[in-house]
Amino acid sequence: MSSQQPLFLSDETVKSLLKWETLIPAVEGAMRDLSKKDVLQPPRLILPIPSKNGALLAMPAFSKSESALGCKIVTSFQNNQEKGLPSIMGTILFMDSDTGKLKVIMEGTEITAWRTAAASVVATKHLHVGEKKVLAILGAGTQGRIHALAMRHYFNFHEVRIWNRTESRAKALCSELGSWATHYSNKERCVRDADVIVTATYSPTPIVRLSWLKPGAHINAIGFGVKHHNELEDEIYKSESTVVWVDHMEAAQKELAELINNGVRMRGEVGQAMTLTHAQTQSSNITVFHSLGMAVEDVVAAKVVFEAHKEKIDAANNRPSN
Ligand SMILES: NC(=O)c1ccc[n+]([C@@H]2O[C@H](COP(=O)([O-])OP(=O)(O)OC[C@H]3O[C@@H](n4cnc5c(N)ncnc54)[C@H](O)[C@@H]3O)[C@@H](O)[C@H]2O)c1
Ligand SMILES: O=C(O)[C@@H]1CCCCN1
Repeated sequence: MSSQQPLFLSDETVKSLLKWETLIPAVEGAMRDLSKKDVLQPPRLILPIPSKNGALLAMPAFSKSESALGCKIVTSFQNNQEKGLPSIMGTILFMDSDTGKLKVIMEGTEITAWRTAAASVVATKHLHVGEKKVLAILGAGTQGRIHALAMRHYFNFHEVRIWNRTESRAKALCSELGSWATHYSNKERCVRDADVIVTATYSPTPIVRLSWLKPGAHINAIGFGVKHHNELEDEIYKSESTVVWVDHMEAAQKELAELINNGVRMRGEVGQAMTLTHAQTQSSNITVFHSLGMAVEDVVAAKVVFEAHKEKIDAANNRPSN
């Protein structure tokens, strides 16, 4: 019997190994494979904890093409900021896909942040047609910040506008991002004329209105508070010129049931959009990517990190990695 202990990788180590160059293609591949039915991923288990304004989610997945098997346990506690902790904290168990033996226990807080932004980059690449000059981000928390970094890495936006409920946080993020970024105290001014918009808040009420959106705008809607669709006003979903895409239809049918029961049609998965031409995906004016977050994104990201770790160890030991 093998006595080898599982490896533990802290968030600090994971962060040092995450690179957009490897992560974005891995997440793109995972989204494509999911839509090709090459991924096993049941809808996640969500345990709401209303008395704590929190939730715990169990998210397993297996990617056939990557031979990657794992499960993320992640919590979302909205009041953590006042306690000096991230709102979203995760742990990923990464297994040998031939035997099920646990190989790595990885803190998954950084991976959750990075892979969510990577998925928005992939969605923006495949769903948004036209110039990408102005990026507007509503929410200057972990997700707002990492989305700015991911979008800056991948696209060539001329400017990023940041709005946050507490203005000082928007200002602080803009200082970090440099002259590329401007903080806005008014949501409407932030969003008007933006080509691409990211909503990344816990707002329980709409923060974006249809009348603010320019034709052809694309929204990456990230927020998950009490439910997954609070940030955009109903008129955006109801408008004939809006097309809504998701990461996982099966999960959407469960997590976005209220929207679907109200007659909002989900056009399909981003992975399906990858096989269409831009003209076919954007048969309307406005596209929305409703990001639920997928276990397979975590599992392929964990594989990327594990491989980078092995390479680093092998290089330190002066051995070729295999
Ligand atoms: N789709 C996904 O895969 C995915 C992954 C991670 C996080 N999320 C969601 O993204 C959102 C942001 O997560 P985070 O890690 O950046 O959290 P965070 O705590 O770091 O930031 C939360 C942000 O929400 C804002 N906010 C809170 N309450 C608000 C309100 N009532 N009105 C307006 N703004 C409000 C805060 O000012 C802050 O900017 C959350 O809803 C989270 O559940 C989604
Ligand atoms: O996919 C995720 O990891 C996150 C966890 C928190 C709620 C939103 N989705």
